[in-house]
Amino acid sequence: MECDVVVIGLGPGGEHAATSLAKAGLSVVGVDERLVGGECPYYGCIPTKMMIAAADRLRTARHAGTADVRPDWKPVADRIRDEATDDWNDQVAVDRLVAAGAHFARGRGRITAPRTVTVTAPDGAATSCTARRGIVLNTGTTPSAPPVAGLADTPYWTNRDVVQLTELPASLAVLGGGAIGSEIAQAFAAFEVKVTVIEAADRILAVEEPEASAAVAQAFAEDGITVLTSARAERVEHDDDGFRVQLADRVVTADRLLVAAGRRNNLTGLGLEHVGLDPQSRVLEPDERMRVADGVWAIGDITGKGAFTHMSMYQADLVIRDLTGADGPWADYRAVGRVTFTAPEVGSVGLTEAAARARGLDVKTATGDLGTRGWIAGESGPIKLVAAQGVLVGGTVVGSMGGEVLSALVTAIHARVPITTLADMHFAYPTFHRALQPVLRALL
Ligand SMILES: Cc1cc2nc3c(=O)[nH]c(=O)nc-3n(C[C@H](O)[C@H](O)[C@H](O)COP(=O)(O)OP(=O)(O)OC[C@H]3O[C@@H](n4cnc5c(N)ncnc54)[C@H](O)[C@@H]3O)c2cc1C
Ligand SMILES: NC(=O)c1ccc[n+]([C@@H]2O[C@H](COP(=O)([O-])OP(=O)(O)OC[C@H]3O[C@@H](n4cnc5c(N)ncnc54)[C@H](O)[C@@H]3O)[C@@H](O)[C@H]2O)c1
Repeated sequence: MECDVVVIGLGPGGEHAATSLAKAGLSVVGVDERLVGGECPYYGCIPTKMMIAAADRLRTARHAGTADVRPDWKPVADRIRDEATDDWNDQVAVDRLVAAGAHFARGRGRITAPRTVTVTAPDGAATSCTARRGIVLNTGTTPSAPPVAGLADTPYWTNRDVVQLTELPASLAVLGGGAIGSEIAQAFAAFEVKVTVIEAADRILAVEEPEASAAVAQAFAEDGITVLTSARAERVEHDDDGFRVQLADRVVTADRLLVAAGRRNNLTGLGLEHVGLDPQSRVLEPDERMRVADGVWAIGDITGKGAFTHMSMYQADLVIRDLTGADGPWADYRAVGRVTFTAPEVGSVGLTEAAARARGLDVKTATGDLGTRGWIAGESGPIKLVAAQGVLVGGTVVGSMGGEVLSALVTAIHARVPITTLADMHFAYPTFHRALQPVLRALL
C-alpha cells in the first residue's frame, strides 16, 4: 500500500493530525492497536474528570449541610461507560476518521524501513505501507509499575482498571501522589472509600510549587485521606484479606491497590533504528516542527514536553502546518498551562520558582491568596507568581477556580506582557482573578 502519511498511534494528537491531514487532501493511514482517541477519552482525562465532577457534587452537598448525602457510584460508572467511553468502543471515532478521508488500520505499527510502516493486525496478518511524505508517531504511554518486590504478582489496579469499576472498594492504597494518584484518591474519598496515599517524594504533587502541595495536602487531611510522604513501598503482598504494602516503618493494608507511580513511553519495538534513532530511547526530542528524523515526526507524551492532551493537540497542529506547507508559528513551550483537578484545583503555567532558578534566571516571586472572593466563598488557596526581567515566567493559582483563573497568566506569559502593564489592568470586583492584582503589584 502507498500513501502520503502514516500516523502510528491515534491518541488525541494523532487522531487530530490524521483527520486534518486527510481533510487537507493528503492520503493518510491511521494505525492504532487499541482505541482511536488514546488514553484521554477511554482511561484518562474524561472518565476521571467525570468521577471528580460527581465527587465535587457530593462535597458541595455535604458542605451545604444537606441531610442524608449518600454516595452512589452506579450513576458515575454508568456515565463513564455510556457517555464517555461508549463501553470502551471506538467505532464512532473510527467512523469520524474514515469520514474525513483517512484509511484506518487496527493493529500494531512498526517502522521497518525509512518511510515504511508494517502493521500487524490482531489476527497476525502483516501489511506494509510506504509513506511518501513520512511517518507521524503518537504512541503515548503505558502505566508503569515500580520495581517493588512482590508487586508484579498481585492484582493491582492502574488507571485503566479504576475507570471501569462498577463498585468501589471499602479501602484503597494509592502508590504515587502525582496527578493521577491525587485526583483519583480524592474522588474516591468523596465516595467514602478509606484512602491512603503512599508517595516517595517529600510531598504530593511534587512537580508543583511547594505552596500548592501544602494546600492540597491540607484538603486531603480534611477529607480523611491518609498521606504518607517520603514513603517507599518495599514489598507488596496480596491474599484474600486484600493488600499489604510494606514501607520502611509501617505496613499499609487496603482492599485494593492503585499504582499511579508514573508512565512508560511506548517506544519499545517501534523500529526507531530504521530511521537512525536509538531504539532504546525513552523519549524523542523533536525540533520546533516536531521532526525527530528525516521523514519522521513525534507528538504527545513521547516528546517529554508535558503529558497533557492539550500538548498532544498543540504538537499535532505543528505537524499539520509542516506537512501542509504553512509558515509556522512553530513550537514554543514557555506558557504551557496544566491543571490538576483536585479540590482545590492547582492551575499552573510555565516555570515553578525552583525550575526558574535552576535555569539561572534572575527570579523574583510574590505570593498571595484568593482575596475577597476567596473570603466570601469560604475558600483559601495560595497564588504564586514567578517573574524574571519584568515579565512573568510562571504562575500557580490554587482554588476551586484555579484552572480558570490560570488563563490570564497563560495569556500574560504567552504574549510576554510586561508586569507593569498587567498590574494596572482592570480586575472586576470581587472575582477570583482580581486576587492576581496585589500579587502582580508586589512584583513591581
Ligand atoms: C488517569 C489519567 C488522567 C489524565 N488526565 C488528564 C487531564 O485531565 N488533562 C490532560 O491534559 N491530560 C490528562 N492526562 C494525560 C493524557 O491522557 C495524555 O497526555 C493524552 O492522552 C495524550 O497522549 P498521547 O497523545 O501521547 O497518546 P495516548 O493518548 O497515550 O495514545 C496513544 C495511542 O497510541 C496507540 N499505540 C501505541 N503504540 C502503538 C503502536 N506501536 N501501533 C499502533 N498503535 C499504538 C495506543 O493504543 C493509543 O491509542 C491523563 C492521563 C491519565 C492516565
Ligand atoms: N489533570 C491533568 O492534567 C493530569 C491528570 C493526570 C495525569 N496527567 C498526566 O499524566 C502524567 C502521569 O501521571 P502520574 O501521576 O502517573 O505520574 P507522575 O510522574 O506525575 O507522578 C507519579 C508519582 O509517583 C511517585 N512514585 C514513583 N515511584 C514510587 C514508589 N515506588 N513509591 C511511591 N511513590 C512513587 C513519584 O514520586 C510521583 O510523585 C502526569 O505527569 C501528567 O502529565 C495529567
